Amino acid sequence: MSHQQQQQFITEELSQLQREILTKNPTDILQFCANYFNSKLQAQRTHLWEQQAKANAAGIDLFPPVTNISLNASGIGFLQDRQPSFKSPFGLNDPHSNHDDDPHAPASNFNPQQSTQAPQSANSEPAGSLFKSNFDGTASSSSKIQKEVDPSSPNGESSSHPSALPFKPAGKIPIAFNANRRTSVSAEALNPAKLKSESWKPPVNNLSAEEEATLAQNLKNNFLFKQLDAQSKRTVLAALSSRHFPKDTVIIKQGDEGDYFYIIEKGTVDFYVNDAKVNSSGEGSSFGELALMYNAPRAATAIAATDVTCWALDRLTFRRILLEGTFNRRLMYEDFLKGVKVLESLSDHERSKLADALWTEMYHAGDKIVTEGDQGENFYLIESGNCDVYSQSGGHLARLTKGDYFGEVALLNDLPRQATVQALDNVIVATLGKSGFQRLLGPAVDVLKAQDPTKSHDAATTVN
Ligand SMILES: Nc1ncnc2c1ncn2[C@@H]1O[C@@H]2COP(=O)(O)O[C@H]2[C@H]1O
Ligand SMILES: Nc1ncnc2c1ncn2[C@@H]1O[C@@H]2COP(=O)(O)O[C@H]2[C@H]1O
Repeated sequence: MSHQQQQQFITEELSQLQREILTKNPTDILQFCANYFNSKLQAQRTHLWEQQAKANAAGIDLFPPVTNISLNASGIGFLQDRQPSFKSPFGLNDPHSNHDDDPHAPASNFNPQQSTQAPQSANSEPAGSLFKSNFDGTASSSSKIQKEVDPSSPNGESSSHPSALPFKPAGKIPIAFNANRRTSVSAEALNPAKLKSESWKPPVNNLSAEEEATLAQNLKNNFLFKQLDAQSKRTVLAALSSRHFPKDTVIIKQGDEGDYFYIIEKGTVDFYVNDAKVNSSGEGSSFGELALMYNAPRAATAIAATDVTCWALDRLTFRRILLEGTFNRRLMYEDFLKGVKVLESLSDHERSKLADALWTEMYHAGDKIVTEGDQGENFYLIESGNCDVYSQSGGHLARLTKGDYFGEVALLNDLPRQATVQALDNVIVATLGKSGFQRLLGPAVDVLKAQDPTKSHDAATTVN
C-alpha cells in the first residue's frame, strides 16, 4: 500500500467510524471503537480464511508457512523458526514476544497460516490492557464482548466450534491459549473491589537491605516493576522468594491452577503447549502471569532448559499489587485530579489522559523533592502530605499541601528551579514528566502561567 493509499484508507475508516458513533450514540465510546475495529478485523480475517480455504481446495498455497516443524527424539513436533506472537505484558524485551510480528502491519500482510496466532496481534497490548476490559465489571457484558470480538474464530464465534473453521492450520499452535482467554477477561479478574475483599497479608522474605537493593537493580527494567509506585515496589521486593530449578524441572504444568508468577534471574525456560515447544525465555523475563491474571488454568508447561534460578511472587500478592494497583491508580488519579483546582478547565477526557501519564513518588520528612538551581524535569501534584518552599534569596515562600502543585516554573520558562521544595512529613506526589506536562495539561497551562509565583507578590501563599 502506498503512503497515499494508506492515508486514504485511514481517512475512510475514521469517517466510517465517526458515522457509526453518531448513529449509535454509544455510552462508552472507547469500548465501542474497540469493538468496532475488532469486528472489522474479524470480517477481514474471515475473508482471508475463505480465500485461503478456496485456494487450498484448488491445491494452491496463498500464504506459504513460515514455521518449520521438526521432530525431536521422542517424535514430538517442535516449532522451529517461528515463535508464536504471544506478547507478555511483563518485560520490555520479553522473549515471549515475537518482535517480527508488527501489530501495526497492514492487514494485507496477515498470514492465515498463523491465523490462530494472528488475533494476538490485535490483542498485543498488555494482557491487563484496558482495551480488553469492558469497564463496567459485569460478567454479562464481559461475555457479550467476547462474543462480539472473539478472534479465535474467523467468524467471531466461540472456538468451541472448530468445525466452523474453513481449514485447520498446520503445526501445533496454542489454539487454546490464544486471544480467546484474553478477550474473556472476567469481571472478577479485574475488579479491584473483589480483590480488596480477599484477606491478604503479603509474605516477607527478610532480604537484607543490600540484597533487596541488588534485586531492585536487577528488576529495574522489568515492565512490571516500572509501572509500580514506590510502596508497591517495596511490597513486591519483600514478597519475592528465590527458587532454584535444576535443568529439566517442570516449573509449571499446563492445565494446573496458577500459584506463582516467576521472574527469571538466571537460566532459560522453555514453554510447551500441547507438547509442542512454543517459546523460550531467558534472564530478566517473566512468566506465569496469565493464570493469575485471568484465574484460568496454566496455558503452557514451563520447563527449565538449563539450571534456572527464579524469583517467585505468590498469586495473592501478584493480584493485589498488580491488578489492584494498575486499575485503582487510574481511578484514584481521576478522582484526585478532579479535586485539583488548577486542572478544573480540563475535560474528563483530558483528565483521564493525564491520569494515565502520572506516576507516584513518595518522600519522607526532610527530603528535598526539588532543589533550587537544578534543572527541572518534572511537575508535581501533592496527593498527600505537606511541603515547604524556600529559596536562598526569599527564605520561606510557601507551604503546600494536598491538591497543590509545584515544579511548573522551571518547565514553563525553561529556567532552573526557582526554589527548593522540601517534604515536611511523608509526602506522596503524582508526577508528570516534561513532555507530558507540555502535551497533557492543555488549557491548564494558561492558568499555571497566570499564577506564576515568581511573578506575583502574594501568589507564593496561594499557589493553588
Ligand atoms: N505461547 C505461549 N502460550 C501460553 N503461555 C505462554 C506461551 N509462552 C510463554 N508462556 C508462559 O507460560 C506460562 C504458563 O503459565 P501461565 O498460563 O500462568 O502463563 C504462561 C505464560 O507466561
Ligand atoms: N514564591 C515562589 N518562588 C518560586 N517558586 C515557588 C514559589 N512558591 C512556590 N514555588 C514553587 O517551587 C517550585 C520550585 O521549582 P520550580 O521553579 O520549577 O517551580 C516552583 C514553584 O512551583
